[in-house]
Parts: sequence; C-alpha cells; structure tokens
Amino acid sequence: MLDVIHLTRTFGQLTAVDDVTFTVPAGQMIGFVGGNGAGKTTTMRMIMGLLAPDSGQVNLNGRPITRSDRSRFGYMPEERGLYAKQPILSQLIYLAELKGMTRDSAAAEASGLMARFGLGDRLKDKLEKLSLGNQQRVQIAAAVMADPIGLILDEPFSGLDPKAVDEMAGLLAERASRGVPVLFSSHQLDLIDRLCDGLVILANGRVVAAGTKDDLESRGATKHRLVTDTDAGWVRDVPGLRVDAVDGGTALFEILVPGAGDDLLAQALQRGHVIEFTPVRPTLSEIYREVTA
Ligand SMILES: Nc1ncnc2c1ncn2[C@@H]1O[C@H](COP(=O)(O)OP(=O)(O)OP(=O)(O)O)[C@@H](O)[C@H]1O
Repeated sequence: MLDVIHLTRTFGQLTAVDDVTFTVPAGQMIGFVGGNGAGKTTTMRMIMGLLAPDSGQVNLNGRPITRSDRSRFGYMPEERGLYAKQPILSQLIYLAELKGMTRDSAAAEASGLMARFGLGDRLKDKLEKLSLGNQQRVQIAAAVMADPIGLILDEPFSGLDPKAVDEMAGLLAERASRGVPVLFSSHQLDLIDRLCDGLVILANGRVVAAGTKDDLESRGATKHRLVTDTDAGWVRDVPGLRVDAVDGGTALFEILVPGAGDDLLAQALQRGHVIEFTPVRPTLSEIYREVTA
C-alpha cells in the first residue's frame, strides 16, 4: 500500500501540490486525473523521490518509503526515460539490471515482453526507429520489468491506439494482481472508468475527490429519468424537483424533497402510460466536471 500524506510543493509563489493525501492500495489500479497543471506530475515526482516536498511524506506499507524501495518501483516519467538512439534490448536489460535482475533473466523478460507486443524482431533496433505508439509500449515494458513493488506511470496511454491500450492495460492489471499498487495519470476518463479500481481527482494542486467510482457517484446528486407516452412538460410544475431537461415524453430531473418522486410518478400514471422511471448514474465525465467546476 502506498500512502501519499499531506504532500505540498511550491514553485515560487505557486503551490503546485497543496496538502495532497491519498492511498493506492496494494493490488489496485488508481487513476490520477486533473486538468493541465493540476499537479499530477509534480506529485508523482515526489512519490519517486525526484523532487523534494516542502512538507508531507510518502509511506510504503505503513512506513516512510526508502531509496531502496523506490529503486524497485517501475516509473514511467512524463518525459519518458529511454534513449531514442540506443538499441531497445540493451536499454531494457540495463534498466532491469539496475533493479537487481541478472543479465540473462533481464534478456529473457525483455524478449518475452517484446514478443508479446509483436516487436520480437525489433530488439536490436534503436528505439527511434519504432512508431511513437510502439516506443510507448517499450517505455511501459521498461517500467513493468524486474517485478516492481509499485508502479507510477505518467500518462502511459497517451497516443496509444485502442488495441495497444487494451494490451498495456492488461499488462498493468497483471502486475496489480501480484499485489502491486499502480498509480497512473490520464486525461482519458473513459479509460480510467474502464480500467481503474479507484481514482483521485486533482484541481489546482488539491484533491477534490477520491474513491471508487461508486463512492463518487453517491456523493453527487442522483438524477432520475421519466419516460411517458405524453408530453412531459408538466413535470416542471411538480414541487420538490429540479428539472434539468424535458424532451417530448422524457424528463431528466433531480429529486430535492423526499416523496416528490412518488408524487411525480402518481401524476404520470394518471396522465398516461409510464414507460420508464429510473435513477440515472452520472458518467465519470459528469462527476469530473462537477468536482472540478
Ligand atoms: N520545475 C518547475 N518549476 C516551476 N513550476 C513548475 C515546475 N514543475 C511544475 N511546475 C508548475 O506546477 C504546476 C503543476 O504542474 P504539473 O506538471 O505537476 O501538472 P500536471 O497535472 O501533471 O499537468 P499536465 O496534465 O499538463 O501534465 C504547473 O503550474 C506547472 O507549471
């Protein structure tokens, strides 16, 4: 389990990361989201010890993380870590050796991963000879090699095609299933929704929401949808509701006063046929927009 505890970092007048606290449980994939400049990269750099916090700390399994712990993490930095002009295999072996692997086992793991990505015949190529998406796969391979005890990945899926996203997500999920805490940033909320056990939303350096999607949904207003076979304009006159939209026989609204939904349903049944009356789960984009507004 990785705990980020009250981390704060300023750059001059700017508080880039402001008292940020969250947990990445062992074996879980946590999505780290927030607009440009929200503080995600700065937080990840502090987790990896590449940037000192002004205050706060990072714990691994209940005690302060050490340099030796960090050397066993897989990290994919925003600026990417591999050299464009060096051959792929030798770089992967070198990085895995730094994490304590023997040369032979590093070569075997690197070759296996490249074969899995369909790049088995490119091992001796310089990284720059690959397409950008394939370079990104190699960067992810470098992070997941050598059995890391934690994974911190800064926008690992940016620029990948849907098939590559699925492959890389599968790889990260495999590592998570070994009990590894996985934190990755992304601007792709649909991916976060699909891949993550939970998420942390940053805005202006602060955590504005964190938890599972179900947790976040239950914090927000639950909306309901009524679909009838008659015009639903009358819903606007029912007390105790906030009506978002009416379109023909369909109305979307929030129930502000307990019982107002029952009154609405009773009226709807008197007026005609009720085709649907259901709570509407907000999308992650809607939750995101609400908490970062
Ligand atoms: N070394 C630095 N010196 C000065 N300001 C910095 C430095 N690093 C980051 N910042 C500022 O800190 C803020 C947070 O930046 P950070 O890169 O952490 O955001 P981010 O959430 O990763 O953004 P993005 O999604 O655009 O990558 C930004 O305003 C950025 O300009």
